[in-house]
Amino acid sequence: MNRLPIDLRGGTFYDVLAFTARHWSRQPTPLTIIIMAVLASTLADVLTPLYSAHLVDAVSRGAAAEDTVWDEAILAFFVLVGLALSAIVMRTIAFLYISKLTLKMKSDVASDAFRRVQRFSTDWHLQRLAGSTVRKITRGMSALDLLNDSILIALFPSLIMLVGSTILLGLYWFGMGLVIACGSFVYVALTIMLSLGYVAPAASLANNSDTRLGGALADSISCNAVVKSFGAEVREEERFAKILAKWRCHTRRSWMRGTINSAVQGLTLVVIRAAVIGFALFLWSRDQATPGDLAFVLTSFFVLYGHLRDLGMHVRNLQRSVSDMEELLEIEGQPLCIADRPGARPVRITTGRIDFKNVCFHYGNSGLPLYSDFSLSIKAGERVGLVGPSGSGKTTFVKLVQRLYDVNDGVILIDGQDISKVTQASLRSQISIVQQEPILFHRSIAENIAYGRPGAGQSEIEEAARLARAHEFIARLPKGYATLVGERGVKLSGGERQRVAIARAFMANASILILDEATSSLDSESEMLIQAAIERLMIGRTTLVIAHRLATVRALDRLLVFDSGRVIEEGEHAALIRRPGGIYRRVFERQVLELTKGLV
Ligand SMILES: Nc1ncnc2c1ncn2[C@@H]1O[C@H](COP(=O)(O)OP(=O)(O)OP(=O)(O)O)[C@@H](O)[C@H]1O
Repeated sequence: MNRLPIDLRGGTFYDVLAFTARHWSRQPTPLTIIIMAVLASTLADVLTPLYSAHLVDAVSRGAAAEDTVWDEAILAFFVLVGLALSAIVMRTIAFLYISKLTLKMKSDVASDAFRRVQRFSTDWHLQRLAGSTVRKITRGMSALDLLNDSILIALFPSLIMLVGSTILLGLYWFGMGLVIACGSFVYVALTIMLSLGYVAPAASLANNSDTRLGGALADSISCNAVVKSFGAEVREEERFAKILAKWRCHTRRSWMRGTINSAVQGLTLVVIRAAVIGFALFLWSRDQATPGDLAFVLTSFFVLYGHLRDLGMHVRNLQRSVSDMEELLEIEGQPLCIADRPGARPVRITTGRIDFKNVCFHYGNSGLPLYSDFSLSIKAGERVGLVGPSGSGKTTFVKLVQRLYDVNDGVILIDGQDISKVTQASLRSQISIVQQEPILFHRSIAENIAYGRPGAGQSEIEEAARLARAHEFIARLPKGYATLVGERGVKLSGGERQRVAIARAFMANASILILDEATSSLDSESEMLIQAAIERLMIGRTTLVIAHRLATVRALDRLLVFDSGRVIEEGEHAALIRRPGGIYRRVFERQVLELTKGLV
């Protein structure tokens, strides 16, 4: 991948800072307290050299010089102790409040990102690895610590110190103030240029590799069953080693640039240091400076020097945290693709009539339309079977009903309401779907079933499980309904997963029911048992059943035979099998033949 151009990096930097400022503005009180406390503690640091100079001047005049010398020395002593104490108290207050600010920001950022990721379109999720997305969010969250500390506790006081000390020095000795101001300016400009233009692009590349590494790890680990079944562990390790090598190369380059950056900063500081000490000695040699003056200048400079040295580190930390947050911000900035329109209202599905009117649709990355000027009506409560060859558009049809994709033209109505104008959550919560490969949460079986109706009691859950013929196998599990099902439900067999998903659909009690090869993983005996339950579930609901096995759909009210995004035959099973030369008839005859061959 190419390096990002510098102007884009600048944009990213600005975007991250704007994002951070937006989050700060949500917490004005802690932010004000932090700023005030940091200002006060920095002021104490700025004033310290001034009172050190008073002390040195008083001491160098000798104890017996005047009566006031001792009082001046004592006063300077107490002021110095007081300044040190107040700096510690103020810094502690700043730390306490920055913890509060950062923790709240972290939880806000995590919940905003989660909220957004959940609402991204199906396509968005299909194009990304879950592991990479998780890595982007967690890395961004961790970076917030460093970002807040770098700006509020480190850079902000350092800059005040820099400006304050330079002004104070300038007032004391104009020439010295000028030398330090020029030196500091060159140092800060160099630090920012190197960090943004030299280190940041490499860090960004290293982060991309890190995200890819996370995605690759999650992909291989989640497909471990496939890896095992092909005995492909070594192959996967080799693949991972290649990704690791790239990650190592990019990360090494990023670290190298960081090291070179800090060496250049260190050298610049040595030059400034030599100039300041040399200039002070020059003034002293010409009797233009007292020991107190020298003490003031050198103490001021060394405090400033510490801040300048740290400034380099803080800018590097800031750049690192900005790079780490870059990908999190991408999540913020990406469009949802399928979004609720402003003012969208919940859909009210009462009868479940579905109308496709002149629908045109193609998947984003495919130029060829799948549906062109497609019109179809499904009556309220009708039970419709969707059949046809693989890739003919059956699953896409039900995805469009759920508005997982927006149509390119035309309109889809449910009970007369345009589904593109209603809220997505209200639409999908009134459509139950059981998929061929149902996905379950790694939660208890009871929680998975109750997902269709939050707050359902144990008796309702068991009732749904009984209807779906799942109760028997659940009761046999050591922990029964409290059994955890493993990631995506992997600890259950395909048939068991389908029965839990059917129970979940029973619970949802939605007006529209979609069964996408919902019983394909069941043995014929279980399918027969469940079929009765499913038939009960269909009563009073508009039902769309996708099936390759025609036995599953033959009893339905109407069958739609799909081919390349068109309905080429439709009617009842009995009528379709009588149609001479019909596709449905041909498929039916082939399936009957296969069945009889199996019996022989
Ligand atoms: N997310 C996607 N992006 C691009 N093309 C897709 C996407 N999903 C499906 N397609 C394509 O759209 C066409 C219709 O797919 P669809 O899943 O609707 O077929 P289907 O009839 O349900 O097939 P099957 O019976 O095998 O499940 C296919 O050519 C498929 O490759």
